[in-house]
Amino acid sequence: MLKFVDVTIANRLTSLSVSIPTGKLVGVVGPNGAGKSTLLKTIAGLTHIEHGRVEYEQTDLRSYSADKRRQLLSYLPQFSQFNEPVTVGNLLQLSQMNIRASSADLACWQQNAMENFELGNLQCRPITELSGGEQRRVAIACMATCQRPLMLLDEPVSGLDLYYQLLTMDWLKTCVKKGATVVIAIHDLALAAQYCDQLLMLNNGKAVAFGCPNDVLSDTNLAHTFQVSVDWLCNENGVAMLANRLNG
Ligand SMILES: Nc1ncnc2c1ncn2[C@@H]1O[C@H](COP(=O)(O)OP(=O)(O)OP(=O)(O)O)[C@@H](O)[C@H]1O
Repeated sequence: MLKFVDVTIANRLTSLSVSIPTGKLVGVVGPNGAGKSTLLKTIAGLTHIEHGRVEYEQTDLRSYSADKRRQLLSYLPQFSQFNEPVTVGNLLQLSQMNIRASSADLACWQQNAMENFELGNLQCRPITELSGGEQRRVAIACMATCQRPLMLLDEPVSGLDLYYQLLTMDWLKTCVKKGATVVIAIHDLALAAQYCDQLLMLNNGKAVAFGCPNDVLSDTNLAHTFQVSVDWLCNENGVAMLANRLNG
């Protein structure tokens, strides 16, 4: 269980209490500035908590050493900036630095990441010469090379084409099936509804709702939090939405 207990960070999160069960894909949704990235950074230990605590399996995450945290979680920031012309193959190798696992596991994860994210034809290319979407795909693949029990991804599918959006969400589902807890910030509410086990809706740094997508994405919550009204289209292939600005 990943538990926020009354967490406050001035102007960013206010008295946030929520319990995220282990082994679920949880989407954090909310308008710009709602606190989604802050929530992920807080779990990753990248923000100073002014009040309250974040517990993982009943232990305050602040008591974790940097190394213990590294073995527990992986974090994909909202934006990745690549300045050095390292090849994609080398970058995947570098991303396993300081990860404790058998060399057989590390080699297997690297191979799987390369295959899962279809990077064969990019393997020898410098990361600096790839398109934005290709770089994003490599950044996610780097996470896949060091499988951690707790995975945090800030808008993982942003900038990806539809095929790779679905591929990434399918891969996250697979990670969850293998036991990982995955928390993602996501703006695409249709993808969130299609893939996530649970959603946390934030607004102005506060929790508006937490639960199954059907309940959280209610007409009332969408109207109050996003000022939109939505018609949902669902079938066995997926979920789509038709949205209108209220008062638009
Ligand atoms: N380093 C910072 N110092 C102070 N305030 C910050 C900092 N980073 C973000 N904020 C503020 O905290 C609030 C939440 O920001 P956050 O980045 O968590 O939002 P978000 O929900 O991820 O937004 P978006 O959808 O635009 O990415 C915003 O009001 C933002 O201006």
